[in-house]
Amino acid sequence: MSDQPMRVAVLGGGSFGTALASIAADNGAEVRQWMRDPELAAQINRDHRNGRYLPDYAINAAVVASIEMPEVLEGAELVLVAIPSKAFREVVRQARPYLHDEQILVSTTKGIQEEGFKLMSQILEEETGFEHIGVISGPNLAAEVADKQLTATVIASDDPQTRTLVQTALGCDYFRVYASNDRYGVELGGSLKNIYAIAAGMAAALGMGENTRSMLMTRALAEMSRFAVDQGANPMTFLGLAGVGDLIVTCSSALSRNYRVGQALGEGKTLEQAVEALGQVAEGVNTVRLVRDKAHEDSVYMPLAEGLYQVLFKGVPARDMARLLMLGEQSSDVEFVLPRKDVQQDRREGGERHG
Ligand SMILES: NC(=O)C1=CN([C@@H]2O[C@H](COP(=O)(O)OP(=O)(O)OC[C@H]3O[C@@H](n4cnc5c(N)ncnc54)[C@H](O)[C@@H]3O)[C@@H](O)[C@H]2O)C=CC1
Ligand SMILES: O=C(CO)COP(=O)(O)O
Repeated sequence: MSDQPMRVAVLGGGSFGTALASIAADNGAEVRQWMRDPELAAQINRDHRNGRYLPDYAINAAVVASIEMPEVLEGAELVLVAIPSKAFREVVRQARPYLHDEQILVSTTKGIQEEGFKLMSQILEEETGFEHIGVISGPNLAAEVADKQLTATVIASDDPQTRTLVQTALGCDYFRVYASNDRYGVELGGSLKNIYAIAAGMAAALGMGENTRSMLMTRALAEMSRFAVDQGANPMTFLGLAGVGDLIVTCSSALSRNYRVGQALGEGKTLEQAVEALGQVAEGVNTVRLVRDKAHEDSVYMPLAEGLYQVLFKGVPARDMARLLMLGEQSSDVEFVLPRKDVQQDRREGGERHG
């Protein structure tokens, strides 16, 4: 192994990109972080703070911020892309002339592209054709990571070199990096859970209790798994940090932006007001629409995604929707044990006996 420090590039000046840049620097890497705002870059270099996205936390002073893509990418062995899904492809295209195929490219973004229902690592693949591609996902609220709260994440890639390099670059005494070879499942889990975080925030604002939150999270997992199976993904991956782990944290914490959008909606704000008040990206808003449409297209039963879609985009009051969902067709708890269609059949036969 070379005794030169590893070179890491982070694309994105938001909260998660900043938190990851700081970890890599804590681990001794030479870290450059690209962002489009020159004032923010100057502030990070001068004060070692990201006043816009993570004002309360010190960033490792070795992180060098820049608005110059070539300077940031030069010599980087690992490139972390922490850009919201809407701008992800555009930024990868901007970076493309300065990337080369020995580099390891990793998305940290939990969102879906509307055209073709693409996940972000698929965009990395399409735009570069490289083989060292991965995804980081898990219960990783950026502010807690920046505060060095003990945290675990997953690096998912079918390429062992990618998994090992990311574990080396980011694993430390406050950030533990587990490996997965199911890139699609890990990435899908991270994107889907944002939907249910909005619902959980809404339920909390409406004064619903812990039983409700627990029901919501567990039924969310059932719904996510149903969707995963339909998409050809492995639902077992959702038992890990990037599935149930991330679902728990984002459905429980007002540090989650998706949860906060839900809270604002539950307090009676419109979607526009809720998103504007947040001032940051809540990927779940767009994901609800995309997943609901995909579920319709593929005939996947996703009552929570459908209900949330009706509340967000069709003006159905959240409390009315909750009541409607409670009165929906009686169903199976764990569908891998008792299939839903068997319960429907039992009920039809029971109905005939009692009818
Ligand atoms: N914040 C968190 O706790 C976590 C976020 N993530 C994911 O990471 C992704 C990035 O999130 P954050 O860093 O939190 O975002 P953020 O909302 O804090 O900041 C987004 C960053 O992207 C930049 N950006 C937006 N459009 C751009 C464009 N066209 N060109 C260049 N830069 C652009 C913004 O200027 C900003 O620096 C999201 O998809 C999110 O799901 C993942 C885990 C934790
Ligand atoms: O994904 C996250 C934590 O794991 C962050 O969630 P938000 O995007 O809702 O803030």
